[in-house]
Amino acid sequence: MISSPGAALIRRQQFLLKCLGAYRNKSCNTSSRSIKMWSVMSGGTALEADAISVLRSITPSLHLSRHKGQAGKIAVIGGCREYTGAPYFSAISALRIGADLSHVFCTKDAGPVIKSYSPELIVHPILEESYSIRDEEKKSVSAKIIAEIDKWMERFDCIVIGPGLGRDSFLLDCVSDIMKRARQANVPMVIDGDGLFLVTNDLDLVSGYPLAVLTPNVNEYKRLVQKLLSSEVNDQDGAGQLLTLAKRIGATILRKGKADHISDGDAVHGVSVYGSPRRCGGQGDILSGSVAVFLSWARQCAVIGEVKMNPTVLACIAASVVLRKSASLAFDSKRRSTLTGDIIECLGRSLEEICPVS
Ligand SMILES: NC(=O)C1=CN([C@@H]2O[C@H](COP(=O)(O)OP(=O)(O)OC[C@H]3O[C@@H](n4cnc5c(N)ncnc54)[C@H](O)[C@@H]3O)[C@@H](O)[C@H]2O)[C@@H](O)CC1
Ligand SMILES: Nc1ncnc2c1ncn2[C@@H]1O[C@H](COP(=O)(O)OP(=O)(O)OP(=O)(O)O)[C@@H](O)[C@H]1O
Ligand SMILES: [Mg+2]
Repeated sequence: MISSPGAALIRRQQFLLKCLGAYRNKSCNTSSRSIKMWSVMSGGTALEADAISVLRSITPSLHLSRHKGQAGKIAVIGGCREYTGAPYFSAISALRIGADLSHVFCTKDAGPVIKSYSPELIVHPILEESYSIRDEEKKSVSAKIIAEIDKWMERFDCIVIGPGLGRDSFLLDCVSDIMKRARQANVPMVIDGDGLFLVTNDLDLVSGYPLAVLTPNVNEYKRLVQKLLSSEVNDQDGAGQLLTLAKRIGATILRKGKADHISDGDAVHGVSVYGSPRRCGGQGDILSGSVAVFLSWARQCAVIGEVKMNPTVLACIAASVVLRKSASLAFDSKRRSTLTGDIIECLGRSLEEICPVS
């Protein structure tokens, strides 16, 4: 049973919808009919809204007076021997959305590979996997890694944990410590891929942390539901189950799929803008980097009028809309051969059509 929303929540929802409606008459290249999302309040009332306005309300304008870093400094913790594409996709997407600086903290092996993909990324090959260190070295190596990360932590507006991280136990222990430091420093975290494996087994890392966003795919969501709700995924009441899970964790969840569903435990929002029928790997990585940037922006302007909106929810809505629109643009030209890189190429156009640079 889903509990009734409080009056404050209803006012916040009504305000969001009013504010979204206010943008409808503004000129925009994108038909507002195609950029719809829906929201369900805890009481079950379904409402349709215009996600264009969420994007416009959080995307900062560009001024010559702005300095490097103001549009976002993002870090991705991920990349190991097997996976070098995922952290690259996430970090480069952050830059393509509009962040100023994008860092990657990866293993020593993955470093040169990721650097060679792009000179735009700042790559720190400081992480280690069990195979490369002796047992007696583990404590000192781990302390060195944390000390290095500590030097950077407070500079980041958001960190993405998990793209291509792998499942090595020593590496995951180090990343747990990194997450604890991020939390102490009040740095928002987007948790994806193997970061979700970590969190599913140690919920305390994110439990009750409102600046955490979990972005599970089908399998990752199933594992979260099984572990935390001791049940199977219930698609009959998908919104209710997502709401319960988000409330239980005390963080925001973006459940990826045919439609993306977002909940912070207060309400459930859906984004079903048309995307692409291509399911090539890496699209979730684009999403994680994009959520990170939008979250850094949304935190600066989450008070719209007199109502405080949850920046994590706004960021998820914005990232989902832009990714899906980019996938659609890429598919229009590349069809069956569409790859993740093609979608990344379309991120700028996708956002520009909704929030043109004046
Ligand atoms: N180029 C790269 O380096 C990439 C690396 N990746 C990394 O790969 C690691 C593992 O992530 P995965 O997402 O592959 O692992 P998962 O365990 O989440 O999923 C893999 C399996 O799920 C199946 N699957 C996917 N969608 C499904 C659906 N709707 N219904 C039923 N089965 C479905 C797939 O066929 C595959 O066998 C992570 O570290 C991730 O970040 C991915 O991000 C993809 C790109
Ligand atoms: N069936 C679908 N139809 C349309 N869009 C989808 C579908 N499934 C996923 N998407 C879109 O692709 C995005 C990435 O979701 P996906 O499930 O591929 O993530 P993932 O498995 O984590 O990806 P990755 O390969 O990067 O790990 C979602 O945000 C969603 O917008
Ligand atoms: Mg993924």
